[in-house]
Amino acid sequence: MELALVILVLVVGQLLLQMMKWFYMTKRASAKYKFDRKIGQSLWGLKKNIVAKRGIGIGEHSKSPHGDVVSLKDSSKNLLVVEALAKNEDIITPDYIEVDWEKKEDVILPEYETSMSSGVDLRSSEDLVIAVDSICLAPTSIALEIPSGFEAQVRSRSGLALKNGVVVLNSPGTIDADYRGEIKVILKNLGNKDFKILKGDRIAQLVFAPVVQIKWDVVEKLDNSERGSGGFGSTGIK
Ligand SMILES: O=c1ccn([C@H]2C[C@H](O)[C@@H](COP(=O)(O)OP(=O)(O)OP(=O)(O)O)O2)c(=O)[nH]1
Repeated sequence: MELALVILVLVVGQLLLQMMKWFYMTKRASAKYKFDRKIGQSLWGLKKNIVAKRGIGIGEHSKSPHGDVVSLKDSSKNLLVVEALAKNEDIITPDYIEVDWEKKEDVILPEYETSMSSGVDLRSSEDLVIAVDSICLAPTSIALEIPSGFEAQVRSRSGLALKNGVVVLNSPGTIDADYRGEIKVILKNLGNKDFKILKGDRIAQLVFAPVVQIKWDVVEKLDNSERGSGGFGSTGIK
């Protein structure tokens, strides 16, 4: 009888504790909890920036001694992230997405230069010269399989732009998730000297980002807004 009473007290105590936890969860924590349930895997207590902290690179998570890194390669999971973004929910940003890279002899896998870099640097796979005022298509010998729900953006490197006037002409260039061809960089020399590129030089950067596709909703009239049709400097400079 006494034992039953002790067990009952313990069970009720545990129940109360859980309820208190629920009650005091922050908005972010409860979003995190909801997300855990959606993907059917617990992210609770996992540190952010797992990749940077463990010093493992993209696509190398199998090397993680913890084995608890969440893979968002499964497109249904990626869609959940995108869905949550579209609904403006407070979601946990995945620490990384897995991107398949077709291995090629002699090609260096683009890496993040620092632990919090936004982009990986793309290297030219050929020696090239871009004459003043001309455009060139630089090959990288890199082909990727980006998970659905994401894209990659080819952007200029600020150093090349500032010191040499060499920019990515279509920045940000769009690499679609279903593109399997070689990533190429459209460079323009806006400087006043011909620009020499050697094979292996870092010529641009690739930033991965979530994308949301739309569905058109045809209406008679758009809702009014504070801005209305004002744009192109309508709010002035000062
Ligand atoms: O700077 C870039 C831009 C694009 N691409 C590749 C990947 C991308 O998925 C594909 C198509 O790009 P985009 O849609 O910008 O080109 P488009 O001119 O609209 O061509 P397409 O008719 O093939 O879509 O070309 C690059 O390699 N580098």
